[in-house]
Amino acid sequence: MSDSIAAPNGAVPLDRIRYDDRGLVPAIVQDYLDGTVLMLAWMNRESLAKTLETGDTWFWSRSRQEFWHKGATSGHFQRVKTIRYDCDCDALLVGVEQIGDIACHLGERSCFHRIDSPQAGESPPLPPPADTLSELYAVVRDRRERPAEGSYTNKLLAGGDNKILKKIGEEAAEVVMACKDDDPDAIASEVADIFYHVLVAMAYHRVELREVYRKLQARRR
Ligand SMILES: N=c1c2ncn([C@@H]3O[C@H](COP(=O)(O)OP(=O)(O)OP(=O)(O)O)[C@@H](O)[C@H]3O)c2ncn1[C@@H]1O[C@H](COP(=O)(O)O)[C@@H](O)[C@H]1O
Repeated sequence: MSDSIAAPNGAVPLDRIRYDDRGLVPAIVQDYLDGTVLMLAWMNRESLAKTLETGDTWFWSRSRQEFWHKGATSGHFQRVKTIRYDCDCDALLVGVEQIGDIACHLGERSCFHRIDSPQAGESPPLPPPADTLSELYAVVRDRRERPAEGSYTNKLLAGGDNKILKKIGEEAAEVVMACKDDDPDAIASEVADIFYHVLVAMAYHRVELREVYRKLQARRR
């Protein structure tokens, strides 16, 4: 459970945060659109205050013992969208918009490497985003770029709009029927089908899923 750090009356509960004996609190930085975990860094009370004041991320560098304004040297700033603290107030979750689409320590979109794969230790250029839909979209886009033997996605893409849109129509009707039947499991299954087919249509027309997320975020009230 986490709470937003900016209280409704504008008062910021900086003193509610539990800093450790070095005066630091860990801040996990996430892409605000798809939840990709970008980095873990540390803030102290002052850097958190600067972050809240400026809307950019400010950390405390443990190695240099000084403030670290993310992006100040590279131009790849992180614009803060939300800051949350967890229920025991000793960790921060910072949702950011990446300026320049590069935001981690080393200049990748996200610098987390898998340790559970044969390529462990190697640097994947674009680690999969955190949410299932984004991950699936990455696979669909990859099929478009590098067609795979026996791929259903490639069959759809090869058929173009005629094939893809026909499937979307069919799947939409199946969602309707599942809802009419009030069958939660069937609804989930049919919605999964339509999500997938819509992603194929988007890949075919080269629309980024992040742009859909951006529209949804812009409508948040
Ligand atoms: N999520 C899906 C997914 N959801 C649904 N489908 C396919 O969509 C079709 C659903 O349509 P229907 O229920 O009408 O079944 P159908 O009658 O066989 O369909 P038709 O081929 O006759 O049109 C089925 O063939 C499903 O297998 C999917 N196919 C693929 N994926 C994902 O896409 C990724 C890439 O798949 P490939 O391109 O096949 O490698 C996979 O790893 C999956 O994660």
